Amino acid sequence: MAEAFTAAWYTAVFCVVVVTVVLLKLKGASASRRDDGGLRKKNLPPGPWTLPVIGSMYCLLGGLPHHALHRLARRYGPVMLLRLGHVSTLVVSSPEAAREVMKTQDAALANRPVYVTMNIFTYAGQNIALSPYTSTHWKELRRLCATELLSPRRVLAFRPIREEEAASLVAAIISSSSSPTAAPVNVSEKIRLMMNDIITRAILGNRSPQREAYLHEMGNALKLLAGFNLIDLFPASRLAKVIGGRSLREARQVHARLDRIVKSIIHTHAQAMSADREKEDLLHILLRLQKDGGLKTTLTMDVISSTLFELFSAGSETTMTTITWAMSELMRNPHAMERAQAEIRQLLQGKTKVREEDIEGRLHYLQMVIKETLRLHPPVPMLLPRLVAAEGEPCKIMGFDVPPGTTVLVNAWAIGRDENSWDNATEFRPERFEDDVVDFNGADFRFLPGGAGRRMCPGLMFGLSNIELTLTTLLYHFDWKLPNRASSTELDMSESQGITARRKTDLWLQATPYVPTNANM
Ligand code: HEM
Repeated sequence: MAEAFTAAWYTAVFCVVVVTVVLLKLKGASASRRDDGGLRKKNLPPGPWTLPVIGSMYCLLGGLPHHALHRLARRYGPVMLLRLGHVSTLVVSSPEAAREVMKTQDAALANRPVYVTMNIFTYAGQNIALSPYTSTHWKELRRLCATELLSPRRVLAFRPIREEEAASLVAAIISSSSSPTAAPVNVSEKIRLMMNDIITRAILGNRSPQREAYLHEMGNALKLLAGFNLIDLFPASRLAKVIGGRSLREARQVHARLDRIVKSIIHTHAQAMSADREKEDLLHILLRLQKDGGLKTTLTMDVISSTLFELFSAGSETTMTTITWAMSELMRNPHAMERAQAEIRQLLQGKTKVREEDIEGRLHYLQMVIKETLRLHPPVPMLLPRLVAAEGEPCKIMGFDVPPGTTVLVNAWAIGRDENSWDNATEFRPERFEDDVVDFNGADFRFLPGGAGRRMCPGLMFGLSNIELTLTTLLYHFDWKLPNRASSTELDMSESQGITARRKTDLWLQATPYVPTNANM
C-alpha cells in the first residue's frame, strides 16, 4: 500500500515537472510574439482572462467549442476576444455582430486562416474554401463549380440521380426491415451512403467503386480536422511541433491514402473522356480545361484533387448531418412527425414513388421542419473561420478594435438559439416559421446555416434539394419507431466534435413500410 502510494506520488510529481517544463518552453516561444503594437491603448473586446502560454483555452475544456463559447458569450457579450494558445480569436454570437462581420466588414474579413492540419488536407489551401478571396484562383474555381455543379439549371438536371438514389434507399430499408428479425435500421449510415452517391454521381457521372475506402478515410480526416492541433495553436513553437507531431504524421498518412483514391478516380475518368460537351460532368470539364487551357489559374492535378475532396465532403457531410438531425427531432416531437407525414401523404396519395415534380414548392410544413432543424443544428456550427489581415490597422466590430491577424469565428449555433431573436429558443417548433418568413439567403443574420457575404455557401440549393427529397421519401414510405420501445425522450441528442456537428451516435430506428411499393420502383 505504502509502495503504491509512493509510486503514485512520484508519478504525480514527475507529471507536474514535465507539464511545467513544457509550459515554460512554450512560453519562451511565445515571448517573441508578444509585441502588442500598442493594442493596450485600443478598445479591445471583452473576454476571459488569459493564462501564460495557453491563453483562454481553459475555457474550452470539457465541452464542444460552440457550446462553451455560447456559455462564455452570456458572460462577456456577443463580441469576445480570446487567446487560444498563440492565436488571437474573436467570437461573435449575435445577429448584429454577425452582420458587422459578414456584411459591413465582409471584404476586410473575407480571407480564411489556414491551419497546419487543414493545410495538409487542402493541398496547401488550394481549394475554394481556403483560397484568398481576391485571388483569380478562388474566383475561377468558385464560378466554375457554381455554373457546372451548383447552378439552379444543374441542380434540376441532377433530379433523376436524386430520384434513383431515393428509390434505392427505400429498397434498402425495406430489405433490412422485412427480415425475420426486423432489425432496426442504421438511418445515419444509409443516409451517409446515399448523400455520398448523389454527390459523386453529380460530379463523376457514376458511383465511385472506391466509396467504402473513401468514406472511411474521409471519416478519419474529419476527426483529425475536428479540433485545434497543438501546432495550430502554437505555430511558432518547435516544442509544439514535437508534441503535436504524431497527429500531424497521422494527418499526412490519411491524406496520402485519400490522395491515392482521388487520383485513381481522376485517372480512370481521364481515360473515358467524352467528345460530347453536353455529356460532360464536372470532372471531365476540369480535365478538359487542364488540357486545353481556358482559365487563368493553373489546374494542376493537386488543384483538381483538392476541389474534388472539398466538394465530396462539403456536399455529403452537411446534407447527411441535417437529415439525421431532422429525423431525430421528428422522433422526439411526435406532433411534428404526424403533421409532416400527414402533409406528405395527403399530397402524394396513391403514388408509389416520390418524384420531385410532385412535391416542388408544395410541402410547406416540411420546409419549416428543415428550417427549424438548421436553426437548432446548423451542420457547420461555427461557420468557417475568417481572418483580420495580419498587416494594417485593427478592424472595427461593434465599436471594438480587433487586432490584426485575429481569427474570426461566427457562432451560428449560438445565434440560432439566441433568446432575443427566438421565442422558446431551444424548443423544436417548426410552426415558428409560419409567421416569421426567414430565408437561407444570408440576408437575415438570425439564421445563418450557410453563412453570408462573399464566402457564403455556394451549394445550399443543391444541398436543400437532396435534403427535401430524402426526408419526403423517408416520411412517405415508412412509419418510424425507436428500437426496443424506447420513449422519444430517451433518444440521445449529443453532438460529436468536429467542423460539422453530426450526431454523436448513429441514429437507429425501426421502420414499418407504409405505402405498398410496386416492382418497377
Ligand atoms: C444544407 C447544406 C449545406 C450547408 C448547411 C452548408 C454550409 C456551409 C457553410 C456554413 C459554409 C461557410 C460559409 C461562411 O464561412 O460564411 C459553406 C461553405 C462552402 N460550401 Fe456549403 N453547405 C451545404 C451544402 C453544400 C454543398 C452541397 C456543396 C457542394 C457540393 C457545398 C460547398 C461549399 C463550398 C465550396 C464552400 C466554400 C465557399 C467559400 O469559401 O468560398 N456546400 N457551406
